[in-house]
Amino acid sequence: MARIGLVAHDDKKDDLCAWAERHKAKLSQHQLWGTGTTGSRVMAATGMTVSLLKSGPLGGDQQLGAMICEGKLDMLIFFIDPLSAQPHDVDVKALTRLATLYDVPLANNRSTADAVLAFLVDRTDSE
Ligand SMILES: O=C(CO)COP(=O)(O)O
Repeated sequence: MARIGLVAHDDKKDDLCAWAERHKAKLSQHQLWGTGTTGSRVMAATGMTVSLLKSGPLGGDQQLGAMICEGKLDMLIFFIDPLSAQPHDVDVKALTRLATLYDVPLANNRSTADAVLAFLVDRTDSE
């Protein structure tokens, strides 16, 4: 069972909920973690259980970063809004930097998320 982080900026939350609903059969076999608002939205939209961290601007991105440092997150689905400024941009950068540093599969849009999830399933099957 993999530990998967789910995060989306406000204008991307609908997209992430739709993506999670589409992949519910696979995702529900794993342990899901989400920043506060995103995780709540995914739970409401899909009925899956998501362990909630703080809201992103209040430290949730940093909590996910800490999980990565501690080897407690296997994949990060982070739908970033490239058209809006974020008040906590430094936290967003820190999180994506740590995912890169620790070689955690990171998806910033739907197509990549599809690929990353397929990769995870393949990897789990071959173990
Ligand atoms: O801001 C976020 C990611 O940078 C997401 O936080 P929320 O899920 O609490 O909106």
